[in-house]
Amino acid sequence: MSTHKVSVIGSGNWGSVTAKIAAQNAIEHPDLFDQHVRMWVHEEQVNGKNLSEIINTEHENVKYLPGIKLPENLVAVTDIVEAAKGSDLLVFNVPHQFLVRLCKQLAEHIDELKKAAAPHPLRAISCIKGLDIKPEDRQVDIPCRLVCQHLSIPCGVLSGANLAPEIANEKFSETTIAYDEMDDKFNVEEKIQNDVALRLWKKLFHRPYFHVQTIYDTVGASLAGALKNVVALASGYVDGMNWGDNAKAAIMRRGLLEMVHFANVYFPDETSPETFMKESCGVADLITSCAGGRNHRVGKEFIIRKFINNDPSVTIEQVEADLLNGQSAQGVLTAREVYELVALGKRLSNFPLFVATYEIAFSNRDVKTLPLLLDSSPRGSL
Ligand SMILES: NC(=O)c1ccc[n+]([C@@H]2O[C@H](COP(=O)([O-])OP(=O)(O)OC[C@H]3O[C@@H](n4cnc5c(N)ncnc54)[C@H](O)[C@@H]3O)[C@@H](O)[C@H]2O)c1
Ligand SMILES: O=P(O)(O)OC[C@H](O)CO
Repeated sequence: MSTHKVSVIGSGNWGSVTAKIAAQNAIEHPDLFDQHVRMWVHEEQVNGKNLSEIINTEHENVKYLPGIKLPENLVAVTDIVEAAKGSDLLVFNVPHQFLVRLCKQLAEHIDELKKAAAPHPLRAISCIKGLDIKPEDRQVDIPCRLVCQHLSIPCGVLSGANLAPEIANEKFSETTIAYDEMDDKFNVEEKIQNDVALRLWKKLFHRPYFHVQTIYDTVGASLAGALKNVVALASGYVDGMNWGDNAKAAIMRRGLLEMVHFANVYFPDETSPETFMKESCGVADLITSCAGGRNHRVGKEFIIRKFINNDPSVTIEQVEADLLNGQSAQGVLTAREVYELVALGKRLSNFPLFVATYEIAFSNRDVKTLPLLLDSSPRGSL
């Protein structure tokens, strides 16, 4: 039986960590996986050198994951088609704003990519926490479905309470893999086939320090991962104001309710509430992100500069750029996208926390009005 070959599309903070995990497991399971894992790098210059060359010679992503040794069987490739060709397992891990363009590049070569993956079918998984929103069409989609649509291949989701720097240092955490190859109700044979694929993904990612649980609910896993980034921004606001832990718990509770409500409104009957309440990709991810992720840091620093240090000119994008050195806090973009979607759909009053988070970041709303906004909305009694 020929082995499975893996390519990770993306080499940011989390992209590099998932590539490290896959490369470690490729070595651990030589019967299952090809020994080389490739990682597509969006090329850039770091101290006068190509980042891809630094990764391939020093085995460290000095820009996006400094201080972490990457396995030597992980190879950086800058041409996306070359990076994917010959692999049957594609791991998409880029900030969501870049996904469609990359899918289109791959779609131009999809027949040769499928041929080169043989004898295995080409499969994908998305580690992306974001949404594809077209407010003017009142449409919202999830990253794994974009991959399915553009490439005509199945695509699942890996998402969990996964702050990349902790996992890079091999500290214990859990994650959720959601995979539903049939994208519909299973008959018994299809279920077996889907579960074979699920087990394969689990083998690729499960580590002693990174425990994988598997589910079928790709929609719930995607929505929870994207929307918790907005709640994490708001929890940063709370810490910026030094309002304390009770206030933060209130934000998390309200946030979770709005996440589930969003799923019910825009993806009716397509998600399970259990995904939000029981899985790592649900409430656990919300908690860790509100405690210490990049979105939380950006939200907190924005509030300190604007309201504590009284700098009315500060923008949240500027804070993101100042703090993250090229990394992306996806909640900044998602807060805007979600706001535009619910505003055009005349649903603002259904999402008071999402709306307040957006208005504080982008519309000059005073952060001190946040409790009042929550209290006075029709959903305030929730
Ligand atoms: N970092 C985390 O802790 C973490 C954990 C779980 C999930 N995620 C999610 O994983 C996804 C990827 O995040 P990340 O942390 O790997 O990335 P990141 O925030 O470190 O983003 C930077 C990456 O974007 C690339 N990039 C910049 N401009 C580009 C362009 N024009 N086209 C293509 N790529 C470009 C950079 O080269 C770099 O690889 C996101 O959806 C994020 O929410 C992140
Ligand atoms: O650092 P953040 O805010 O992008 O969050 C990272 C992960 O999504 C946490 O699970």
